[in-house]
Amino acid sequence: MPTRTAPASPVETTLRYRRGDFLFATARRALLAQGAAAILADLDPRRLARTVAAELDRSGVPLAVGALPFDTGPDTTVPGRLVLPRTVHRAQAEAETPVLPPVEELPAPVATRRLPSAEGHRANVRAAVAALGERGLRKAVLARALDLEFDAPIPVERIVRNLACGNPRHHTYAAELPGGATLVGATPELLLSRAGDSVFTTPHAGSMPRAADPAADRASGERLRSSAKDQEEHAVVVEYVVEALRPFCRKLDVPGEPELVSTPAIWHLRTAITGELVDRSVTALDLAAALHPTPATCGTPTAGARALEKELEPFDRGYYAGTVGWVDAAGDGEWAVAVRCAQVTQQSLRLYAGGGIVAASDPEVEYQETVAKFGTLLAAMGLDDRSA
Ligand SMILES: C=C(O[C@@H]1C=C(C(=O)O)C=C[C@H]1O)C(=O)O
Repeated sequence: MPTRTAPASPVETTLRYRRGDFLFATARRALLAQGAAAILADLDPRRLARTVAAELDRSGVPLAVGALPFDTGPDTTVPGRLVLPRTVHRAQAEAETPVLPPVEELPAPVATRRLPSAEGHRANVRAAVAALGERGLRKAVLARALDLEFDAPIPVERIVRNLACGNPRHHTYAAELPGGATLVGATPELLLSRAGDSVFTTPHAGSMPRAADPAADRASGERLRSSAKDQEEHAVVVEYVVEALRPFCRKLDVPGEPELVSTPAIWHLRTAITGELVDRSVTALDLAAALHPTPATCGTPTAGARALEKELEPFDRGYYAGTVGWVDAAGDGEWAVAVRCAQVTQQSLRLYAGGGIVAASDPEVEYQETVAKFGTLLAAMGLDDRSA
């Protein structure tokens, strides 16, 4: 099967997305995969990575695309799912191509439900702060869900287009999930990429909502940069990522301080880490399976933080806070952290948003952070944050 380097631009490639396809796109680079020559699913992501590498080798299909769920622990019931597609379109642009305006005709939900309620989330934050000390955890990540019901089929293509229009520098993604749901989102965070022996990762942790007023917005970013609580929340993630990558890399370049970055909805602290791979037989998916879940979405230590989240969150995370991306036959690939997303079924959709909890976390501030994070998806659906 040929990989077509289509003459289309990344934006045009993104616009070709139809429900059922796989999309992984910024305004500069897009990958659209259609059809399925094979679907590989496994509860164990490391074994799945080996199966995928063997299938790519055997079949001559150039790459595989898909998603790993949040919970890849020993008791998980949610499999990683990779597809060897029938057709792949890839597009690149030297400069950001002009971004199309978003589409405006989107249906309004007929019912909305928060899981848990706003007060329930604040109570969860208080419970998590207490549990951190009692259980010897440095950080947990607490999420909440927002269920929206519609009285007609959800136009996933329009939501994806709006996500791409609104977040041109970040990865807009769409992936089919077992059981027929679709995962859609736009994330700033790269779990990791591998190109030859270069490894790159951009852990994000530490967040502050954007503000409409420019001066208030800058002040919000500066508050984040100088917040000891957020610097600690971020440092925990960087330490973990460095330890997880060290066995695979002969050189790691880790900036001493995080940088302040933003999405249209939120400010973040981010550290861009580069490494040089020792063994090129270790694929991007092997590395993703080894890194995931980082403390950015799970907390640390991993097993204790995950257990606490399962106790407190009244829903299964599914593929939210998992990872989505592609790996090719040479082992190169890109895997993004599946946040700022929703799982879409025919007429209902579940959005997710969470945030890191450390000893100094404040329940109201944490709640507001999740409101801001829901903003990415809500904006793409033409809804304002009052629904959140
Ligand atoms: C968990 C989410 O985001 C993660 C948590 C962050 C934080 O706690 O500051 C920042 C970026 C993401 O790694 C989410 O968006 O739902």
